[in-house]
Amino acid sequence: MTTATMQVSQKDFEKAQEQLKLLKKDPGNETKLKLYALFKQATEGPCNSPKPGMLDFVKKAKWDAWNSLGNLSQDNARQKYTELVSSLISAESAGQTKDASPEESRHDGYETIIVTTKNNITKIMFNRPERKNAINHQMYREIIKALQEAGKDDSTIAVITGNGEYYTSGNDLNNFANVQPNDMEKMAKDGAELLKEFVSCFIDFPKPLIAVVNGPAIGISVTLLGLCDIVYASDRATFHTPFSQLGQSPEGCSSYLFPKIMGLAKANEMLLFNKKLTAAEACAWGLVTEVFPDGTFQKEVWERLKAYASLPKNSLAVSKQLLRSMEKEKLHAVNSQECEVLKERWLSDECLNAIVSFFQRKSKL
Ligand SMILES: CCCCCC/C=C/C(=O)SCCNC(=O)CCNC(=O)[C@H](O)C(C)(C)COP(=O)(O)OP(=O)(O)OC[C@H]1O[C@@H](n2cnc3c(N)ncnc32)[C@H](O)[C@@H]1OP(=O)(O)O
Repeated sequence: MTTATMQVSQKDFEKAQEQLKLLKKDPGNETKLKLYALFKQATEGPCNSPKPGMLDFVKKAKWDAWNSLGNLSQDNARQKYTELVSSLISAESAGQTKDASPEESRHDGYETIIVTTKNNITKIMFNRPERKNAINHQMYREIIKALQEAGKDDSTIAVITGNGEYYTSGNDLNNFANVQPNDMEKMAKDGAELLKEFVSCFIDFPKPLIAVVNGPAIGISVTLLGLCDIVYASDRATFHTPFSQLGQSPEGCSSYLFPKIMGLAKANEMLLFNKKLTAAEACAWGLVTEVFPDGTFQKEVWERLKAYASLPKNSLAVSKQLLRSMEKEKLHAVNSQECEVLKERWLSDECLNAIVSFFQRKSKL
């Protein structure tokens, strides 16, 4: 291409300015700055105004963008401006011919959970509805893997939810079944290690993590809510931490976070005395962010999350990490201590009797 054919006339340049006004979608701040700089360079030449003060962010960003063009000629600036507008117009019309809503992509390699990504949201869904989504060892491991992947993928936020009637009935009590007396200590040691790794993934999760509590939640699924950034609940959900009833003790950092969230007196009712909360109570006590009628729960929540997930991803991630960083060390220490105590609990007669009772159909929550 010769220089002559590359040259853009004043008329083309003016036409590009008109076309820009017709763009339906905001092209984003970075592109707007580029357009501003090219326009100034094309119409006034190299940057000739004094540098604005550091705290005048908008003026400074504009000045920096214009100044960064150095001695680019006015012809070249007109050319680049016109090309940029034309690429924005083409991208927008290509986008309009495609389906406006992106497809949900399903992640491979999971059996006990369903992991999907759509609209910048990675959703991790407990998927053993016939067992009330009880969390067996395989599910703990799959959730660890899914969280590790979601932490690194392109999504802006991650969501945990349940498939079917329950959010989850908590730890699968079969995790304690069929263990020979000689293997009890190993079962407790391995269980504590797995639990510690599992809870650590929630402590360290680098982006906003949202719980969408679609139905009753029991045990570890309730304690983990304290490590989520937002908790939305259906008005059908209940929140139950029956640790003393099961001869066990609190986990998921709840021994530290619940008193902070709801005050010691309320936390004691839940964590010591097995008080089951309704969704409205959990919201009043600060464990739940907002409660929705079950009939419109999914629609309202996913609409809201879609809007949240279109916010600037990096800003959300650094802000979440900032909020968490103040407590991270403490939370890991609490997690370790809770797992040590549970390791002993799982070997106690109180715990074993409770589990035997459940399997003999003598007790249900
Ligand atoms: C690595 C280890 C880490 C451990 C971390 C510590 C975690 C602690 C906790 O999470 S404590 C909480 C443990 N959960 C429970 O104690 C709940 C036990 N389940 C129940 O009480 C009831 O099943 C129910 C109230 C959740 C639901 O009752 P109902 O509506 O009557 O349904 P079913 O009982 O008939 O349930 C259908 C089917 O699912 C089995 N099931 C449900 N939840 C669990 C569970 N948590 N563990 C094992 N199995 C569960 C239930 O037995 C039924 O099976 P069946 O059809 O009878 O074979």
